[in-house]
Amino acid sequence: MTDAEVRVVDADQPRSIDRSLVQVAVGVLMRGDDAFLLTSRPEGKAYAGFWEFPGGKLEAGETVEQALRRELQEEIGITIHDCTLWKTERIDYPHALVQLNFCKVTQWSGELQMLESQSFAWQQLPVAVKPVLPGTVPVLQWFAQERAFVGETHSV
Ligand SMILES: Nc1nc2c([nH]c(=O)n2[C@H]2C[C@H](O)[C@@H](COP(=O)(O)OP(=O)(O)OP(=O)(O)O)O2)c(=O)[nH]1
Repeated sequence: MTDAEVRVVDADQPRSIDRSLVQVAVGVLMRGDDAFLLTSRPEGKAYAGFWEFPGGKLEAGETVEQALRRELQEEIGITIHDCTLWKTERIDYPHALVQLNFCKVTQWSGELQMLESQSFAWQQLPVAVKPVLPGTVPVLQWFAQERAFVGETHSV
């Protein structure tokens, strides 16, 4: 899928009136052992209880990196030290039309704290937690592709 394409989720559900594109900064925190951090969506949000990568919507004037730094401080109490844009994806949800800007993060400081009463889980493939948010599922496929490719080059 290219950036311009939009994936429609829950097409049978009514749509919110505002269909302007909402930019979202999403943090793919990677540990040295290749585990990645998933958190559950808090009560009161659309798709509450679904698993996702931590992050949130950009505020006016923010870059993706600035928004991600703020969101991860607010949600999980850490300060990120790097942020590499990895992939983008557009999803048409019933509640909003979003552009997800997935950034890999390998360095941060502070201990994880779930400041919005979420749950968290360090995961490897295949993930053990479910359900995973529809917009987040492709990331697991990108991981699988990336790791299969690394496996190939290592075996040559
Ligand atoms: N953080 C995050 N959001 C995701 C992922 N996958 C995915 O489709 N989304 C969508 C769900 C939401 O429509 C949007 C994020 O918005 P949000 O409502 O969670 O963001 P926020 O924390 O700024 O929310 P708010 O309380 O300020 O309204 O992106 C993901 O892996 N992580």
